[in-house]
Amino acid sequence: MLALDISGLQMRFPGLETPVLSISRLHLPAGSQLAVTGASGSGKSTLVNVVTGLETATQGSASWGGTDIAALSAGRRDAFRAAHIGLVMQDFHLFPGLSAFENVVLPARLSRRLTPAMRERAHHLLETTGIARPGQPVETLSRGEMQRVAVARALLSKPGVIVADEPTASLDRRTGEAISELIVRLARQDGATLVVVTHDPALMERLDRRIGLEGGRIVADSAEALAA
Ligand SMILES: Nc1ncnc2c1ncn2[C@@H]1O[C@H](COP(=O)(O)OP(=O)(O)OP(=O)(O)O)[C@@H](O)[C@H]1O
Repeated sequence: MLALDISGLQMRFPGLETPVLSISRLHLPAGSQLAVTGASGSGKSTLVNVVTGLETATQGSASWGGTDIAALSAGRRDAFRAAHIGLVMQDFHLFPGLSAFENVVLPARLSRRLTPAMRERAHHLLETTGIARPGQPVETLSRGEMQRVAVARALLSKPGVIVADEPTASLDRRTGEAISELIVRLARQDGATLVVVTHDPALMERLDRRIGLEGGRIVADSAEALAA
């Protein structure tokens, strides 16, 4: 588990007068859970991309356990992400031509970390997420099933950090609740720090803290509301 520390973070794009993300300070203790909410275009995905090192901020730092992910070389950044961050992105990034199971174990296989225990955990995660046919080619799955495969893949190596961008967006209420329960339970069980972008009130309810973004800034923070 790793704490997140954001300091003086800004993300600007050419041609835009104001930054799309501007967070002066945010501390998330190791093992805690954060929901990020906000209207479309408020900067939620940009925040996810910056804290996972998929995009480099124009200014400031985002550190996990003292490692500023933006300050790492591209190779080290990818290695850091692979070792510590389980990611569920909006567009899943699954590999067509491979089965659901093969997709779940692919990152571990590529980094030569795949063990028999992990293969067993992959089967268990797919079963728990409700994927009845793990051998099914991933491109033939429904969007909601793909989302569940992406969640199973993110959780496979018990990462110290789990970052999920709208992990229940394609799911009906019941499946969404089951997936929310699974992500939060496994994060707690494995002591992972959890950051979830979501509009889903049932998922928000399960998390320790909520921040709201507007125009790239934090305009609401349940931790501050509690402290006030
Ligand atoms: N590469 C880019 N170039 C220019 N503007 C960008 C770029 N990426 C994001 N933006 C802008 O930054 C703002 C924040 O986008 P972001 O995707 O973070 O919002 P969001 O809150 O995740 O929205 P949604 O809920 O619709 O996914 C938007 O106005 C978007 O148009």
